[in-house]
Amino acid sequence: MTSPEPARKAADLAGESDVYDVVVIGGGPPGEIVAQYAIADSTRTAVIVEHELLGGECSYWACMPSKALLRPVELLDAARHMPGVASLVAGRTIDVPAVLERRDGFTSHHDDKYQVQWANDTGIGVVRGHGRLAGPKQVEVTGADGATRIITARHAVVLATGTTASVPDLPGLRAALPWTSRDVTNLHEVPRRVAVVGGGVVACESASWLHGLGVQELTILVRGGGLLDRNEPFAGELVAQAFRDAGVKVLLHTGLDEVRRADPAATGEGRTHGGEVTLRFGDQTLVVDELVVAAGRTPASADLGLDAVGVDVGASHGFVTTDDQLAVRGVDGQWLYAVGDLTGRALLTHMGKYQGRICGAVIAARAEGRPTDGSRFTDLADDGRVPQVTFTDPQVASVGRSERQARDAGLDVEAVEYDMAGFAGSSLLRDGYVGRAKLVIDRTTDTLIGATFVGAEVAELVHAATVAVVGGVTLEQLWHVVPSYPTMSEIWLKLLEARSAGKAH
Ligand SMILES: Cc1cc2nc3c(=O)[nH]c(=O)nc-3n(C[C@H](O)[C@H](O)[C@H](O)COP(=O)(O)OP(=O)(O)OC[C@H]3O[C@@H](n4cnc5c(N)ncnc54)[C@H](O)[C@@H]3O)c2cc1C
Ligand SMILES: NC(=O)c1ccc[n+]([C@@H]2O[C@H](COP(=O)([O-])OP(=O)(O)OC[C@H]3O[C@@H](n4cnc5c(N)ncnc54)[C@H](O)[C@@H]3O)[C@@H](O)[C@H]2O)c1
Repeated sequence: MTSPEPARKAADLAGESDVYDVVVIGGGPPGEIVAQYAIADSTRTAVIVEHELLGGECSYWACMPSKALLRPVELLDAARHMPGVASLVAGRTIDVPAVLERRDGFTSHHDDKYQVQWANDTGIGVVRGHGRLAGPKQVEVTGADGATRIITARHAVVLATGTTASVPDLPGLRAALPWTSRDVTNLHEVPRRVAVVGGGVVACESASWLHGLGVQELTILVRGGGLLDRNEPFAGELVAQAFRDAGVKVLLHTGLDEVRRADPAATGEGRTHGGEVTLRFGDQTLVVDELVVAAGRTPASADLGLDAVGVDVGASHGFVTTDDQLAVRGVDGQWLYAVGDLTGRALLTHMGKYQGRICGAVIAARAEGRPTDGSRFTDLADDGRVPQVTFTDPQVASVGRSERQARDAGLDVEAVEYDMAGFAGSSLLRDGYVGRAKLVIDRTTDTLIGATFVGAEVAELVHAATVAVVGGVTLEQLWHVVPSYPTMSEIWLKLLEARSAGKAH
């Protein structure tokens, strides 16, 4: 893509115009990308309506701060497993203020001026306020002062409002003002005793940094039978074992019944929200200094004016469903689109940005009367080709379908597993390496349809697997994809050899 046309009016960039070619509600990464792609190489205008910070949850309360908190924890753990280095860090703990300061650098201290600068430099205007649909191609914006105005879209309105943390309606829970993902990513103090509710990605990642930053008594309460249960079962088992080895309690099949906090206090984001919290589950009680709720996400569709354009999201639990060109289902005229978490397709920044690229290209093509039948105009990856890395220790990196998902989809599959500790690349990385890998193979095409790697520093392995899954690479071809020695990629050869030796099931 070449540089966008710079000839937009100052009023467009300042968000003051009443008519734009494209209006995006919600300025997270997918919203930014869709605006960029929709106007690229043209004189079209776009505006993003954002009621909080341009850059969205990912930049300030999710991906960026969480990964900034996890990296030092991972580094210290790696040092502890390396003779000659371990003695240097023995008995030492993380420098929490330094880690939090670096984290705050990654969230730009919650100042979005560089994001706004990027938007303007890209030719995109920014309007501060709450956006909602007022009718076809009409967006009503309510500013912080309560004043409203209508912005009209010539071509398209894109909904990109994301999600917020869900806090289940359990007795006493909401009244206790528990921490959500916003607090735990932006913590300013490290409570001594913490309970984390949930067994998904946010729960596992946040438990990792809470433990690393010095929480002394940490308990994870999991309603289901395992951690990270959308992955291969061994992923959650290895992560749970690592937590237990580190002294973190992982309580499975443990649903929270009641929460009590005598003095909840709205002390601010990332500060302990009052005194002790008592949790009751079954016949047990647990007293902690703070409670983190990581129980999934609620789509931000409740106050979006969807009824004004006849969209009912009741059946999709509030998610706005789209076709594979990201046009909202049930709306005529090809003017309303949705991207990112709000669609419920895959709640991941990279997938939302991918949807943004496709949706922006579709809007641009339709605005110019070009056909939209090429593959660049269709979301193919969300259908069983989604990569994800969970940055726990061990990390979990996966793409495509798990064996269970593939079998449930009626595919004729075989699967092969191998111990990640069993070759030079991983054992050189750290002493006592623990991990496991698995390939899921479609027997009818002899192609890879899923891969999972669990272990330290496996994150970068998943892109090769993604290329193989998306490219339909056969297992026969993989024999000629030679991994360098001694690297983590040797796991590919080990898996192929295990399959040849008849160890697939
Ligand atoms: C703790 C945590 C860690 C995560 N880590 C990762 C990770 O490492 N990698 C990864 O890929 N994903 C990660 N995710 C998921 C990732 O944050 C989301 O997939 C991503 O933020 C989705 O982008 P979005 O733009 O769809 O939504 P959001 O980022 O939620 O952005 C939506 C934007 O819309 C605005 N908005 C909402 N309603 C309105 C309205 N009516 N009017 C105006 N503005 C509105 C909001 O203020 C917000 O800025 C993480 C999530 C969490 C909670
Ligand atoms: N590294 C990453 O890519 C990354 C990191 C964090 C979050 N994310 C994304 O953000 C999304 C949200 O993550 P999440 O962990 O909040 O959601 P999740 O859906 O992954 O996990 C939610 C957990 O909460 C539990 N739960 C739900 N309701 C409950 C209740 N009433 N009581 C007790 N437990 C309950 C569920 O059983 C599950 O274990 C995920 O889809 C994930 O993809 C990605």
